[in-house]
Amino acid sequence: MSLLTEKQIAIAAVRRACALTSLVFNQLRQNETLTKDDESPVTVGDFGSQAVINTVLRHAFPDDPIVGEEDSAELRSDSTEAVRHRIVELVNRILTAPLQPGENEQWGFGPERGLSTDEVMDMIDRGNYNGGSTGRLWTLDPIDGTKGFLRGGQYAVCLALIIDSVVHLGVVGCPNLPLSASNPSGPRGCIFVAVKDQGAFQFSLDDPFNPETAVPLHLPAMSTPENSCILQSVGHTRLTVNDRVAQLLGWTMPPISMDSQAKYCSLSRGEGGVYLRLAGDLGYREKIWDHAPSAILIEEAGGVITDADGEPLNFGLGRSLENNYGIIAAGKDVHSRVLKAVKQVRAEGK
Ligand SMILES: Nc1ncnc2c1ncn2[C@@H]1O[C@H](COP(=O)(O)OS(=O)(=O)O)[C@@H](OP(=O)(O)O)[C@H]1O
Ligand SMILES: [Mg+2]
Ligand SMILES: [Mg+2]
Ligand SMILES: [Mg+2]
Repeated sequence: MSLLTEKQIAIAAVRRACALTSLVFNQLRQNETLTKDDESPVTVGDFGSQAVINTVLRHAFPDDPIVGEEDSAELRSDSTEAVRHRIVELVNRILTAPLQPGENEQWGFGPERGLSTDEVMDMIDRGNYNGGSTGRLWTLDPIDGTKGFLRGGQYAVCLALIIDSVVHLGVVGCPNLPLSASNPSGPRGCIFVAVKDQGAFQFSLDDPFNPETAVPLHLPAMSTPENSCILQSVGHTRLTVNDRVAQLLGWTMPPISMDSQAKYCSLSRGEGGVYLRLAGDLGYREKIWDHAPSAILIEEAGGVITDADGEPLNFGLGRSLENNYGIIAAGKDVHSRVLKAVKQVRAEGK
């Protein structure tokens, strides 16, 4: 399956959504953040990004269902009128901006495509699909790492195409990630793209359709304890377990704490050593949009991604990873050593 059209459209959609989130961050006003039932934040950037991407997907692939993180229920009330209008303004500004190099007006961009408020709300709600094991579906995290986004740290716009429970395409935009890890204060804004059996690549977010700028990604097959460390979440992980795993592996480099799937992206280009996530809340089920877009990136970069038992992630059981607890992603050799250490730490009852 070449999936060339899907790849180009997903890249264009994610790039436009990143333009929206960057705009929002630069102009974030008071009262543009709501709190969801689980106490997590959601901003006009999350809703706007979801509306932009779903509009483009609707245009290109009208029959494809979408499992998106956000929905418009709270936005439709009287008390959120100002937020609602701001989202509509942002979405139309982004969708109607002139075509960018590499884009095609058939993809749902262009001056005539301004949407009404109801249409924008409906586009957000095209993400309400419950998932499943057969057929095509897209999964979307319009801003992953919303807390990171709010504090000016790392966040990512993440989109994946799943066919019959298997991830075939992943596109992750990281507006705040330096293009080169060796130059952390250098230019920022990367997009990571992986297609099944076609490899994984990083591009500049400014120039994602130029194959000459593509950097192929490879996870090192082997590593030494001196140059390995854990890439971990800022909030959602059991840090005592991670510390003990590092100790068992003889890793002395301090962990890298980073919000969002930018962790997976960093790993895919050889930074750190392992993405390790054992949720603090044992009842929590990971969401497919938090991992599917990057799972294929890790695999196509030559790495392995499993749960904490070493089992493959099953993306066909609905909106959550119902059968998987914990995530370990790393190069092949590192993965098997980390898995062994995680099993030992769990046996120790940590
Ligand atoms: N309890 C619990 N346990 C584990 N994970 C949870 C939990 N609650 C939420 N989430 C999801 O974590 C996503 C953010 O992951 P990060 O690795 O960026 O975490 S953190 O921001 O560094 O804390 C975050 O994604 P976004 O909401 O898209 O930011 C959530 O989907
Ligand atoms: Mg969220
Ligand atoms: Mg997320
Ligand atoms: Mg999110």
